[in-house]
Amino acid sequence: MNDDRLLDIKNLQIWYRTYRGYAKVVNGVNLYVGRGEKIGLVGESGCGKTTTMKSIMRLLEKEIVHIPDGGEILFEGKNILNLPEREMQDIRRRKISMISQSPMAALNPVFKIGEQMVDIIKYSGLLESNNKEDMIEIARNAIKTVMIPDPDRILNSYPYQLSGGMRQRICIAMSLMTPRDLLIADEPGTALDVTIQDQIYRLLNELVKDKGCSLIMVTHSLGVARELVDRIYVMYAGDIVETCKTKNLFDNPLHPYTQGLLDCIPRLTGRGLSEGIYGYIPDYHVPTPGCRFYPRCKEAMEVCKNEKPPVIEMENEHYVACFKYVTENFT
Ligand SMILES: Nc1ncnc2c1ncn2[C@@H]1O[C@H](COP(=O)(O)OP(=O)(O)OP(=O)(O)O)[C@@H](O)[C@H]1O
Repeated sequence: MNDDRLLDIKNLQIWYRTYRGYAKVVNGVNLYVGRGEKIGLVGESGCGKTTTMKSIMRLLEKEIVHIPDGGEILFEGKNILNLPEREMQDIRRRKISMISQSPMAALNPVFKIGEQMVDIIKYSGLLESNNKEDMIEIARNAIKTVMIPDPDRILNSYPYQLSGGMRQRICIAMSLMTPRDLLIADEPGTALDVTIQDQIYRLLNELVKDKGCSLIMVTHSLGVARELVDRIYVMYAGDIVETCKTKNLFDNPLHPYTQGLLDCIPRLTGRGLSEGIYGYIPDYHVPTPGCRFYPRCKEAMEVCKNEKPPVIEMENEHYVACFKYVTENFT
């Protein structure tokens, strides 16, 4: 194992069982996160980002999910896919936490915030004694770190009594209240308006830096990823199509899908709305044997239709999966 890699996903495939057969969503993903590193997973809606992240937490419903043999999710060198449930619970309690897109769905509506926070502290095993006052003090401090005034009122509130932005801050506080090695933030700004989104991203960035944990930021937006992460993975329809250091992606985007995504970032140059990327994510029940972006790609060639593109290192640690570069480099 590479010791710098806290998480190392290798050739992961995930299929959903549906009434139409298998939806073959995640298509052999390779992705790693170093200790203390911040990475971004970027791609449009439906490309499999949440599915991949839930598999790390082992939160996918067993009854409807099939993970073909050959894939691995190594966390500190152990394959999460094979761990006994007890060890997995320990990882969820102490090592990895996840902030979901919807804070309302993440919080239990029938318990006060204080009760939910105390529960997390209790089960994390952070304190030797189960002294409730000590736990409340930790919760109070966690609320202060996410910059919500009057923590005692918050502790005594039910989730419905808080605004969307406050609820998402509480979820962040909960996920970083006890020490963690890895935080997965799955589009934490989605349910919020843009000014609050911005505050949430800044806050997350500062907290992750403070605590020194690794971060996977899942987002639709390359703009958000640019501000927050060291490296970016671009995902399209269950495939990682390009990955490199953040700066390289903006200086030298290689995959036609990445170029299309970059083109979708609004600019203040008065050129109006971009054309976007023509077409839709494919039907995962009938996946093409070739490049999944082929039907939407302006530069597609005959070979793209039937063969999966190889992953090519174009510059230092800048990888792209596209036949365009095979032809350029090898003919
Ligand atoms: N429980 C499920 N049963 C069947 N299909 C599912 C299930 N959950 C997700 N999918 C399908 O898997 C695909 C990927 O969904 P996923 O939520 O992982 O994408 P995403 O990239 O996170 O999208 P978004 O950004 O909108 O959250 C979609 O086609 C979705 O319909």
